[in-house]
Amino acid sequence: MKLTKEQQIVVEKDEKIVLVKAGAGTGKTEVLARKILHLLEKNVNLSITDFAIITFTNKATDNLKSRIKDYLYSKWQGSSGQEKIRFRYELENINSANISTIHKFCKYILNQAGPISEHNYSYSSNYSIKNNVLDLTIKLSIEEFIQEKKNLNKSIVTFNYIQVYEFEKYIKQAFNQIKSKGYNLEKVIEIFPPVLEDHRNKKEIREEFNLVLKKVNKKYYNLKNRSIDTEELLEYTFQLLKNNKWIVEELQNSIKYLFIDEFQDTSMYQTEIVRLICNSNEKSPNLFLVGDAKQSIYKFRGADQSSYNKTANWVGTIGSVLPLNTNFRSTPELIQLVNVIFQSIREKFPIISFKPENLRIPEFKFKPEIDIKSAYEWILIDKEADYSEEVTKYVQKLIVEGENPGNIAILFRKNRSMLSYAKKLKELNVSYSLVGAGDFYVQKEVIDCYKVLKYYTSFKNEILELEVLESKFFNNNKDLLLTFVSKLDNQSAIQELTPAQFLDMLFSISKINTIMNQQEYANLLKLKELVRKLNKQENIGIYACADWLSIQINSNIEETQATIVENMYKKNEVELITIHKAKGLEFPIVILPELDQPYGKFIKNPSILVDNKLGLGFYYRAYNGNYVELKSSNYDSIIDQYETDLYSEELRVLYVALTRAEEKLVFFGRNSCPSQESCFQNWLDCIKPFY
Ligand SMILES: Nc1ncnc2c1ncn2[C@@H]1O[C@H](COP(=O)(O)OP(=O)(O)OP(=O)(O)O)[C@@H](O)[C@H]1O
Repeated sequence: MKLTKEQQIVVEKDEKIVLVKAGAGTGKTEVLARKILHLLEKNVNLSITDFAIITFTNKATDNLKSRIKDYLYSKWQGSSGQEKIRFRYELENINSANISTIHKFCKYILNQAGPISEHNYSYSSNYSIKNNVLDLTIKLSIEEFIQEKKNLNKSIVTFNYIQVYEFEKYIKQAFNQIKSKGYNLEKVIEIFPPVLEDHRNKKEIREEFNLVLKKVNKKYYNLKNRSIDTEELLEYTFQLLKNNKWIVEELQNSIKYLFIDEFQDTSMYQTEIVRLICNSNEKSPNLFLVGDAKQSIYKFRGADQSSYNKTANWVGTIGSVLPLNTNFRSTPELIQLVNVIFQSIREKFPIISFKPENLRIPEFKFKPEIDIKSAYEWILIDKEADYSEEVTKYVQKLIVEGENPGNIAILFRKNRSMLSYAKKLKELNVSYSLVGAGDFYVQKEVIDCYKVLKYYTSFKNEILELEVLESKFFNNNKDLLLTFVSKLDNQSAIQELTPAQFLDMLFSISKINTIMNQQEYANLLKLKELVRKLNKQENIGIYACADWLSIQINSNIEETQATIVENMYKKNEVELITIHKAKGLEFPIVILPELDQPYGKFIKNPSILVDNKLGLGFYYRAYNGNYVELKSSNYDSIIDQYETDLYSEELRVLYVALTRAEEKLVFFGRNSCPSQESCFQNWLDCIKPFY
């Protein structure tokens, strides 16, 4: 593929700090990959291992790795002598190259730093990541708070209005919001909330909330004891770099270029980490950022537009900000369609800050007449009809008509509904892959493992025995079950058998690898790996493992099935993926289902909101005989801002979804969708269904 002049300028720009600020499908990732190749070509002393390349998701990492691999491969093929040897090394190096998500990059930094004690944290390279410490801290803090009140013979006013579990939930929301935004908890508490509207117990409620929040803050770090959870990894890495110049210097010695894709979803801490490393002194690495503010869709996880804008300004003063304007991904009809949609939204909702400029059609694709109708299809289903049924039938029809399943992606706003589509596709015999959600824990082979664990760890009874016999492991062979049980009984200390060893014995005695298909067996190996990790972190035996697995199975925990090598390269599967995970990817046909779903339903009017200037706002709603509403007076002011942000964020989500398609968009909505509903179907109403 030949780069355009505009892209070539970006690739060849010889400047220490560069930001490529460009729209969807304009080749940001492409120029990033080409820049890497260009640098390697230009400088024989450089290796891919001198680079750190940060992407947003693991899937994007794989995607970028394979682009770079392809280029290195063709370079190797087309060269000879020393150069050929060099590119062969680079091809080998790519697997150990520092290409990863920001979280993995932070772990890399921590590992480089070695064991270190910092205020609030103590870190050693074998730290564990624990995710339930906050829940536990909140529970303990509330228990302590209740006990203290009891000792003083005082009642707790809050609990007259809301239940303890709701209170726990609100405390957690407040704590997470304050932390993820990097606010100072004591300061936020000071201004929170100024008054409670029309409420006689306002003072007590405020004090009780603050007291528990303070307790949580204090206890949290003590309890964590040598563990960092994923959310804090960035904050900690930032602190570490800020307080230890030598770590920054070591990084600067080992990294010559830092590349970051999808920089628009940067968080405050990520920006600060980058700025500490690339502090533009002589030794600091070159920095190459690509981003598109219109595709910033991770606000809920701390993505922060102001950090992105700040960085853009910073780059503007000491480096270069370069644009790319032409969209290479989509057909002219599709590009025009996306432009028409956003033009109409801009006119209809002038208050919304999201105003993407038009995408440009490449010259070589230019046509005098463009009919956008060929780029989309609307399918409006009846009020009672089932989306998963209608969408999967449509997919099947496309395939029967000759479409390759690998060209089709169904993009979801929420991953909750993905599983029902997967089930339907399975029934229709259409192969698919699920990304970012998964039905791992409801696979028969996983449930069968649970049955065997349960049978062995509880009092034996006939029903359990029958269940186990019917499992794939024993296939109604009672002798085999007896052999398994007696082998286990011969183990001198069953309690000491780790869950992974238990599963190993089960797999080997039942010779399950000869019976199961590749995917099923890969799932079993994945389960073994999961329980091994769990055992390492929490030292659980097989009894606790049985309980843990039962919770996973019964509480709809999402986990993707194991990836089998063949699957990784198979391109003939319909892809089921959330819009968020699809960022950076592209598919010929994109289906967007459930467009009438009001997106504000779950996120509108959240119970807790944090604003740096207005403090903590809350809105308790509970029913305990009477309907109770408690609202802090600052809540309405915070929510106004929040709503504008919410709409803009949702529009960016829609923008990402629409710009994933190369040839065609298929919209599924309902013919009964109320016109005042805030949903994608109504945002899209400028392009009418046609028949
Ligand atoms: N000069 C070019 N000529 C032809 N095709 C190109 C050119 N540049 C990029 N492309 C193709 O356009 C598509 C989009 O490129 P890429 O994924 O790099 O865009 P992006 O800006 O990162 O997109 P997004 O931000 O929407 O994820 C890819 O299929 C890429 O191969």
